[in-house]
Amino acid sequence: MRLVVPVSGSDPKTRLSTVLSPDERRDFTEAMLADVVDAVTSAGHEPEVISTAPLDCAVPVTVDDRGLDPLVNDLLASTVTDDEGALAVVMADLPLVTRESIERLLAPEADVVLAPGLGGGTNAFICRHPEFRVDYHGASIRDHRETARDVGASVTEVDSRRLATDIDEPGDLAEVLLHSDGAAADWLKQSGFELTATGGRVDVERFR
Ligand SMILES: Nc1nc2c(ncn2[C@@H]2O[C@H](COP(=O)(O)OP(=O)(O)OP(=O)(O)O)[C@@H](O)[C@H]2O)c(=O)[nH]1
Ligand SMILES: C[C@H](OP(=O)(O)O)C(=O)O
Repeated sequence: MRLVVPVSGSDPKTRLSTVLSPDERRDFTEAMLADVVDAVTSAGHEPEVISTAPLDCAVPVTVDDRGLDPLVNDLLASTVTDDEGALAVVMADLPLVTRESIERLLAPEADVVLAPGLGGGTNAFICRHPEFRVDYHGASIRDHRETARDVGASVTEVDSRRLATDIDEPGDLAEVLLHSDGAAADWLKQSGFELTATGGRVDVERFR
């Protein structure tokens, strides 16, 4: 199955601007991407990384400056042309993913398999239906369920905390330090981030 990892390589992760400089946001993006590429590779698949700008990565990176919707919809149109074609899209900001969570995503045989993100996004999907298209941002999981239904596709959802945890905001960084020992967690530790527990709530603080 064709498996694509789209990445924003130009000014990525703007919602982390309060805690990371522009260079750090790019470096952290590369670290999260490394975790995703590792998980996909160890699940026996060859990820195609498509980034808006060049990035360091263990596998080749195709540079394509299109936004997510035109990019992914074009991939769908060219890959899922009949009952045989299948496309998987896994976002690059999922540093908690493991071989097992990728295998769980790839196991169902439905026309459309959706992995919802915390906050309403669509962190990963598989499509085997020629008419399904994406419309990201906002509560995209709701839109994708509806689109799949409208085109008559069978739909399954994968209930996985690791696939659901996309790292968008400073508060999400605690999840990386709590549940991962991959490249993104290493990068955060080397950059001075540590877990803190105040008032019964776990958070991160930067000590240098
Ligand atoms: N190829 C490509 N990937 C994108 C684009 N926009 C976002 N992505 C990737 O899609 C996933 C979800 O992105 P978002 O969290 O919505 O955007 P982001 O740029 O990472 O972060 P923000 O600037 O904080 O919204 C991440 O893996 C991004 O790297 C784009 O225009 N093109
Ligand atoms: C791309 C977008 O990501 P989010 O903004 O939810 O992280 C979505 O999944 O719709």
